[in-house]
Amino acid sequence: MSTLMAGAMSVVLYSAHVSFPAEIKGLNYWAAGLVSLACGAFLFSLRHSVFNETLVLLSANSALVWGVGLAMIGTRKFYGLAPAWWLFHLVWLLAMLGVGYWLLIQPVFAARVAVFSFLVSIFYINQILVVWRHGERHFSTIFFGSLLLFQTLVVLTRGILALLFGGVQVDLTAVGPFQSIYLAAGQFMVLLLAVGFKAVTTRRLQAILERRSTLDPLTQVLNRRGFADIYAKEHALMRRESTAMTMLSIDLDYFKKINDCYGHATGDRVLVDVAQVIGRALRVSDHVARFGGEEFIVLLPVTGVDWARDIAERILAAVREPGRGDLPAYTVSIGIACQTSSDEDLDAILMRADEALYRAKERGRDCIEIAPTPAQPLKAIKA
Ligand SMILES: Nc1nc2c(ncn2[C@@H]2O[C@H](COP(=O)(O)OP(=O)(O)OP(=O)(O)O)[C@@H](O)[C@H]2O)c(=O)[nH]1
Repeated sequence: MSTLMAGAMSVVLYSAHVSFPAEIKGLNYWAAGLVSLACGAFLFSLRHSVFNETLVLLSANSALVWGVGLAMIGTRKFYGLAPAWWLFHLVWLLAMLGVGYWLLIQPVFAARVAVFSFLVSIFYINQILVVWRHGERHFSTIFFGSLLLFQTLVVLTRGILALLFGGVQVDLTAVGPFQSIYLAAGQFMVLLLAVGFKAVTTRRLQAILERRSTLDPLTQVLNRRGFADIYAKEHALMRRESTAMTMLSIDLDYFKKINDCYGHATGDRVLVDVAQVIGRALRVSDHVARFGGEEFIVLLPVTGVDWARDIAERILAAVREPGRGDLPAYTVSIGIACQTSSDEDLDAILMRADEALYRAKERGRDCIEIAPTPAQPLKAIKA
């Protein structure tokens, strides 16, 4: 039963590994770990067959240690940590030495169970610490972490019972309350732990897709949708606090010529460059977006027109600076519109910023134009 469950879940996790974005790591290790666990469980079922029992038991124990160890590597990789192969190999070596000693030299079933249980629980404890330190505050993390904790307790209890009461209590082929609980937990925990790991990876996938849907893929600044969400939040804040905010409409000058002379790929690199230059000139609380084409929009919350002009001049100067790799020289024009009334909406403020930009273009480009600001009673703006 657990062989089938582990096999099925390894297929599920491997298909997720193939179809999820490459930044979600660890699924392949979990899939391999489950295959190894399935092999271990299958080998145990062969211990009374025609094969050499000692060899079968050693191989089965080895496959189980590998299985749990690979899951640990997968979890560590998922959370962006070094895989800790040294721990994987150390635990495996100690397990083989321990199991081998109490199987071949001094056959004691309880000692084999204890050494196996304590060593394997190191892999589970390692994962609990990783999830505790690096897990996102989300239900999926609590679910996965709780399963790991439960599994650790079950495995440790089996090891402790083996030490305290000898082999009978922990011999899973015998009948008894602990045997029943352990067998049931063992079967379902393989499934549940894999489901738990799938839950945290699916949550990561959701976060990545949400982030991607609000970002411009070329420049990694906000796209129109992401900007509209941010604007709505800043607009609500502005309404509550009665402050001002300012919008910059920034457009590359003669960008068509850059594309025509240097090619579209260089044009794309110029767009990435200008996004970075703008980003460096802003505060962390400011927002930059590209709605497509060669126009960028900047939202400066709690900012009046004078401070916005300083920022715009900083951007003009930074863009003019030569020597950013092999990129051709380029300039930008900037239109500024300050929003002092929360009655104005995004389209209206963008239109005023665009009108100012249009005047900057008409004035000869590489300059700044400011849209007239309707007078409003405001408090606490950064002038
Ligand atoms: N490389 C690249 N070019 C783009 C992209 N989006 C739009 N463009 C190009 O940007 C150019 C915009 O040209 P125009 O609207 O004439 O503007 P311009 O040449 O910058 O002239 P002014 O704005 O008047 O200074 C066109 O050639 C578009 O093909 C993009 O994502 N990558």
